Amino acid sequence: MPAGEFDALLVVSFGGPEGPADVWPFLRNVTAGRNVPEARLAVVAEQYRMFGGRSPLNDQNRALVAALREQLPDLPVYWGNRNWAPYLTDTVAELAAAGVRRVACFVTSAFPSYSGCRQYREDLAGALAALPADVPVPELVPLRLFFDHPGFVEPMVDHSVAAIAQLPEPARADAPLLFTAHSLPLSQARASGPHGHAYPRQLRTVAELVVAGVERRTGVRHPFEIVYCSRSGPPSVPWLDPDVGDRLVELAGQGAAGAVMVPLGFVSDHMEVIHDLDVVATGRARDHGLAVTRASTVGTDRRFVAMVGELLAERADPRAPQRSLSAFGPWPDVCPPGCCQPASRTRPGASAGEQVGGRPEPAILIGDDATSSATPAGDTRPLRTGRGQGQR
Ligand SMILES: CC1=C(CCC(=O)O)c2cc3nc(cc4[nH]c(cc5[nH]c(cc1n2)c(C)c5CCC(=O)O)c(CCC(=O)O)c4C)C(CCC(=O)O)=C3C
Ligand SMILES: [Fe+2]
Repeated sequence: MPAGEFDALLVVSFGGPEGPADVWPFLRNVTAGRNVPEARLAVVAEQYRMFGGRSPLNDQNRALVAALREQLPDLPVYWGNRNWAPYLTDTVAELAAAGVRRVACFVTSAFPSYSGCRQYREDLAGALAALPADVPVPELVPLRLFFDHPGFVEPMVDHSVAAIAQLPEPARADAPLLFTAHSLPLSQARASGPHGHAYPRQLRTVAELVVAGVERRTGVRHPFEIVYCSRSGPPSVPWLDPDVGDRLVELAGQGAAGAVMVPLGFVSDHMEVIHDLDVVATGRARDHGLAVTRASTVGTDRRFVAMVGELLAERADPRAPQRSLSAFGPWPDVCPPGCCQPASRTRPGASAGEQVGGRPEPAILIGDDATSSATPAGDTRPLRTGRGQGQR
């Protein structure tokens, strides 16, 4: 296998419960070691119960995997989650046992944050560290974040145009577009990206791209704003706001006739979308006489599926073009030092030369301090710092 090529693709996602008995164990997995009040978990458990205890997320990932297998017929496509079966540790063990050596990892999260980026890289590092000692350690190569890739932005333009068209005629032309994303504790939002604040800034930048795309299609430049959903954590901890529902109620109070929610921060219509937006926020808007529609997420749009193939090809071949629509430019392949590292999440254990299971923790995954854990003690050079690196 020539340097740079991949012999498998791994889809890395969040995971969701698939039946009532899964809900509590899933919630415990998600919030292990986190400051989420028990009362909040009970509310969320009840939300899952409303939907039969089953999140649509895993089926949506199965559909994505199926579409990727069609897109990339020569490449085995694996799938693993952080919080529910198939767990990343099991999938990585499976692909390692199958002799896979170099794996491109596609994380189903577009924007940088601890939860959406760095934590997945830590999960991958953990999965490698958990491999039995007699199994060859595969190289796991996360593909870059895709927030400003046309394969993500263009379907969101189409879906926004469609959602605007679903509003009653008189509400359409000046309807604000409310771009929604998962709220984060302010500490996480501040620490996102290499210089901080990347999460809210990139949401705004990509929202501008979508608004401009909608204008090209319809001739109307809609007002827009960034709003957040699915806040958790104790009330004493500040999170990104405004909340989408609060904002819809305010808009109604200001006499708006309609609004459109565009869930930019998610790539499939999972629980946070079909519950937090479609049930809660939509219900509150309607109670206040505001017409509201919601754009679909990218799901398995063919451009989004093709994008994964592009990200893989560009990572395998440093001469391949890297498409990106924003002034941020293509996100780096390897996260810069400190990227998405909130102070509260520093793992003192992941320092240079750390031994896990009797051998050096394999890495490349995070690109900075945790990466250096794979290098000999005292040598803090990242194993792989840029594009097109050779093999381990
Ligand atoms: C940035 C981000 C994404 C987007 C990036 C990505 O996709 O990764 C995301 C996705 C998701 N979040 C999900 C579900 C949950 N998230 C929770 C809790 C939290 N999320 C956070 C952030 C994010 N979450 C944070 C900072 C917390 C607080 C606890 C902590 O610091 O970690 C909780 C606990 C209960 C609650 O408090 O809500 C649940 C149940 C599901 C599955 C939906 C389904 O089942 O269909 C998905 C895709
Ligand atoms: Fe979440």
